[in-house]
Amino acid sequence: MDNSLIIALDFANRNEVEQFLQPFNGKQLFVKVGMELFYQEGPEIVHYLKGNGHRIFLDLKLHDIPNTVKSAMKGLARLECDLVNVHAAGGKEMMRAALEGLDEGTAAGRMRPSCIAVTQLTSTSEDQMNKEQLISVPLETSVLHYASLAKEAGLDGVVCSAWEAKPIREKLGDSFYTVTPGIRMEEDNTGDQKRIATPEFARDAGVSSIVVGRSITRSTDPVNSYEKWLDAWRRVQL
Ligand SMILES: O=c1ccn([C@@H]2O[C@H](COP(=O)(O)O)[C@@H](O)[C@H]2O)c(=O)[nH]1
Repeated sequence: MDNSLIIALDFANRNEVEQFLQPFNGKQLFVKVGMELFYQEGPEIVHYLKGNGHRIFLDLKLHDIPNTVKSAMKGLARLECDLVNVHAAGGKEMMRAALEGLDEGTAAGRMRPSCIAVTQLTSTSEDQMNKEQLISVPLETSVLHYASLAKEAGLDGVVCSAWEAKPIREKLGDSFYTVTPGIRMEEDNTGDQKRIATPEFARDAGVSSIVVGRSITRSTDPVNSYEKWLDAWRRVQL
């Protein structure tokens, strides 16, 4: 997981994914399959990507009662992804249930997928959180609280913005993953993201992995764009 650049494959169907991947000429990538793609293509898209040697973050952000999440995770474990996730707002009991499901569904002799919790979405601002979720503490406090719950539940890390990664590491240790979307180059469109950061900022903050979607997938030359991103991400790691 550490130091990965994860490409968010936010496409409508497998055909679009194939078109995107074709110019990479078989290069093995770390890709994220989210709701848009999974709800259309189902488990078959995971089999296809795994069959081509890609590592997979299955970003379905489970959030339901513990029993339902446990059963769903048991099924998802059979897809043998590298990383899956839940919403920390579902609570500690739900997160523990997610791990139980993963443990039960993981075949003997295989590693269970890592499981992380979404803290506050990177599209949420502090003002929105205060007014819409009626959480009246600073956003960083809420993120740290959710991260602590996730760690207590036994999860492997969290999804957060790069802005919260350093305090999370300081509080919960370096081995607790911080996977950060909302990463943008200076010249990129922000889109719907609120808590954005550059790859340089993310690296300085010590994030485990960055997630990059539209900046690469909507680029006119995705391979070149990916290389540019990798360079920026790697350069700052030296
Ligand atoms: O808090 C979160 C959790 C997940 N995401 C996902 O990451 C990518 C980001 O895509 P961009 O195009 O680079 O904005 C997307 O798939 C989200 O569903 C997130 O952005 N924030």
